Amino acid sequence: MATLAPPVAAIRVAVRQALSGLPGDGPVLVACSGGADSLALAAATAFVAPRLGRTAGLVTVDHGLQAGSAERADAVADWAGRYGFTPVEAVRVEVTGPGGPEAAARQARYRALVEVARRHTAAALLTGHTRDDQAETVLLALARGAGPRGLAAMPVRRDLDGVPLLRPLLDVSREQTQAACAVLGLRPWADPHNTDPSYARARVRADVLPALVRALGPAVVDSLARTARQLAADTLVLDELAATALADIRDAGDGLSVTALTALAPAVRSRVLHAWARELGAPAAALSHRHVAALDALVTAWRGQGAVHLPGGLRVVRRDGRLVVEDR
Ligand SMILES: Nc1ncnc2c1ncn2[C@@H]1O[C@H](COP(=O)(O)OP(=O)(O)OP(=O)(O)O)[C@@H](O)[C@H]1O
Repeated sequence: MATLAPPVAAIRVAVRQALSGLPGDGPVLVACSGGADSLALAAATAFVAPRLGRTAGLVTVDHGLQAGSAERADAVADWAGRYGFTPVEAVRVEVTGPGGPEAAARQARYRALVEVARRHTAAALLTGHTRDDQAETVLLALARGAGPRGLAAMPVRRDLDGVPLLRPLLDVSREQTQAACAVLGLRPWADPHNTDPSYARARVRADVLPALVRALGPAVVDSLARTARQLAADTLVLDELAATALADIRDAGDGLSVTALTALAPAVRSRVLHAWARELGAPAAALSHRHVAALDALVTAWRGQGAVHLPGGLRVVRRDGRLVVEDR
């Protein structure tokens, strides 16, 4: 038997680990742009899934943002059909909405991926995010002053509107995915967005991370990813403490008791206030640390100030020793 090139083997091992013990008997669906990361992921999934008694499907999204994007999607779908994936889908999405084209494209893409995954009752959706993507995400989070939740970056597994989203390659480097594609004779598509300096992530990828590697050595990429793992573990504990505290405080009547909130550690209290605002209907994307800080000031720096305005048209006031939502 031919010896497996190490990158190919490493990626297969990572995919096998992610898929082992996955509940449900639907297909696993690879989200594939045609780039090296998701192409290497797709090839490994096509190999591993049948050995675990599963079918591997593939979905590629055409954002319609670049000339030739439809042809790229068709080429990926053609390749997937020949490679034995089933089902195979190329989905065209309309990219509109707030937050700039990058955020709007991501939103439209995930909506489409979830829709396809549900339609095929997929056991999971797989993306090709690598350790380098994770390190870039940590640097971007640091640069915008994120807290532990932001620095925890991307989880290996999360729920995406009821569909399990898996990222099997978070411990695999981009160099390995590129090497695997070369060994397997796959020709990845080079996304022009990845080198477009108008995107912050592209600048981090092209300039910031390579500069850190030159200055501090190649281990820095793994170190940044390790920071994310450690903060993910800590964030989980803090979130659980906050969920318990919120449930206790909520049980004690309408709104939240200022006395009970004051007794909490600041790191737990800010999470309680964030979770409460979400429960009230404030959209997550619009809820910022400034809103949470303003709610916190109603608790800890009360000088008779007026209402705190939250996204979603909510007004929170402090009345009779409680934080309550004021009727509009
Ligand atoms: N157009 C797309 N269609 C389907 N899945 C996509 C598409 N774009 C991105 N993805 C999924 O999201 C992951 C992350 O994409 P992103 O463009 O942020 O990173 P990347 O490192 O350039 O990945 P790749 O090399 O696979 O393009 C991809 O690996 C892929 O699984």
